[in-house]
Amino acid sequence: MNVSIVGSGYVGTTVAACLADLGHEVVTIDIDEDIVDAINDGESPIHEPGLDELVAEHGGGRLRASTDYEEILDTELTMLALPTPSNDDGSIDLQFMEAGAASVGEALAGAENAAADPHLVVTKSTVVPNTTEDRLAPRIADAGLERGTDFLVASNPEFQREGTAVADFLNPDKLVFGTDDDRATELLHDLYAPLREAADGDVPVVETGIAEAEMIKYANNTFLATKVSLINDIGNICKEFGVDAYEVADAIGLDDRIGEQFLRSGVGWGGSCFPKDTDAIIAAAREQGYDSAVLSAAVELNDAQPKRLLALLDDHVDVSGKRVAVLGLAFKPGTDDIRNTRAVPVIEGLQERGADIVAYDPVATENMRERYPDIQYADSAATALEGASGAVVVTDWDEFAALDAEFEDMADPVVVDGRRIIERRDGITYEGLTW
Ligand SMILES: NC(=O)C1=CN([C@@H]2O[C@H](COP(=O)(O)OP(=O)(O)OC[C@H]3O[C@@H](n4cnc5c(N)ncnc54)[C@H](O)[C@@H]3O)[C@@H](O)[C@H]2O)C=CC1
Ligand SMILES: O=C(O)[C@H]1O[C@H](OP(=O)(O)OP(=O)(O)OC[C@H]2O[C@@H](n3ccc(=O)[nH]c3=O)[C@H](O)[C@@H]2O)[C@H](O)[C@@H](O)[C@@H]1O
Repeated sequence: MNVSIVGSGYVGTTVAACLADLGHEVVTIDIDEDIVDAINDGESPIHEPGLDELVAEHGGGRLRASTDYEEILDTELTMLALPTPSNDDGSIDLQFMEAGAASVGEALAGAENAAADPHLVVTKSTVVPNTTEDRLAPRIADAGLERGTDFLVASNPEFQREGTAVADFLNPDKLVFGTDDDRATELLHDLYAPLREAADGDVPVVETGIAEAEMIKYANNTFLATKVSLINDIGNICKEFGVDAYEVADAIGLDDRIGEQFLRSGVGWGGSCFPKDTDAIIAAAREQGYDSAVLSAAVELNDAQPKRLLALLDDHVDVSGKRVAVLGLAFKPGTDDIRNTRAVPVIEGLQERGADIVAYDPVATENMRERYPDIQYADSAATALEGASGAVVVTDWDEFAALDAEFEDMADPVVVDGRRIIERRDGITYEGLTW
């Protein structure tokens, strides 16, 4: 199939490279010329395991990039993988989606020979229920197009995680096709047929309505975010009793009804999606007159975890004027993404305390340096720890588990672990956030 993807960021590039690898001809359209050039040169514009290889193999070939929306005319289907950030009040900001939808409409309207089949425009981005229907289809139609004849719309939310995006896309737990038209459903089946054939096991397809598909994405993300907040809540209780929350989590995870995943308690959830999506659906529901008590509590608890981490550090050392190591800046291991990382409230809390911060991350340092140019950055965990009067662990990078003699070089070996990655040992004062 010939496929176009508007927006070549984390999702757009991963989906495009994987679809090209599965045999489709794919073009991504982005306003950022550096991204476009990188892809055409066979270089991945983002850090994501496995993506370099796919872009190197297909970039400039079955995978192309362009700044020109006219490219969609040679394709049967266009996915919108544009940002859906938050407004100041937490509600969803649809400006990028609406601009993209309008550009798609203009390009389709400019076609010299109207295509025999209507072009399918698929919402890949995470949007609140009814966005495709009420906000995007009308923007496409604004160019003088008729829905049903000139174009169709659908929702096909994405469930990949950063750090494992390629593997997740190629072996999803489910595919969700939200449509109101048989032809749209058929095109989505054609698109994913090679993936379902190549996947390790059966990939269930959920055929549903467009708004239901949009809501499934929010239900998925907020359920998982709330699960982590719940285990953090339980973990905080465990800590009060001197009980190891990880032993408790391992045991309850054996109950199939609970499941073993997303039970790692600690400094909380960050990233480009859990925080913004939770805020967006809370705001959207409130606009309809419903206040979600559980989701609001999940956010509140998440905001409190970095404060609890710093309070544990305060119990052992007054960090004012002292060197403090921050280990891990990315919102999770395997990515250089710092969007909504828990490192931000931790760094800001340490700054308020007057600490002399030295931070280290294996891949996210440059991103963080742009945001906080005034703190120090070490090129290894060992250098960050040298002479430090305290260390806080924010990201569970594997390499932190191997730290050992490095703690001996600390001025005051107090380690507060927000991710259960460092073993308790003699010679350091160790505090786990929930254990
Ligand atoms: N990051 C992730 O792992 C996941 C993200 N999502 C959702 O996917 C959507 C996209 O997220 P990301 O890929 O992380 O965003 P991103 O910010 O990494 O990428 C968006 C891209 O769109 C481009 N862009 C902006 N305006 C444009 C326009 N008018 N025309 C063409 N290109 C334009 C930007 O230059 C950027 O490259 C969001 O709704 C997000 O919630 C869903 C699942 C996973
Ligand atoms: O919509 C999205 O963008 C994506 O959001 C999450 O993926 P992602 O944010 O990449 O990463 P996760 O692995 O879900 O982790 C999110 C946060 O929760 C934290 N977390 C996760 C699991 C856990 O047990 N404990 C915990 O604190 C992580 O450290 C991280 O900060 C979802 O897992 C994906 O399914 C979804 O597609």
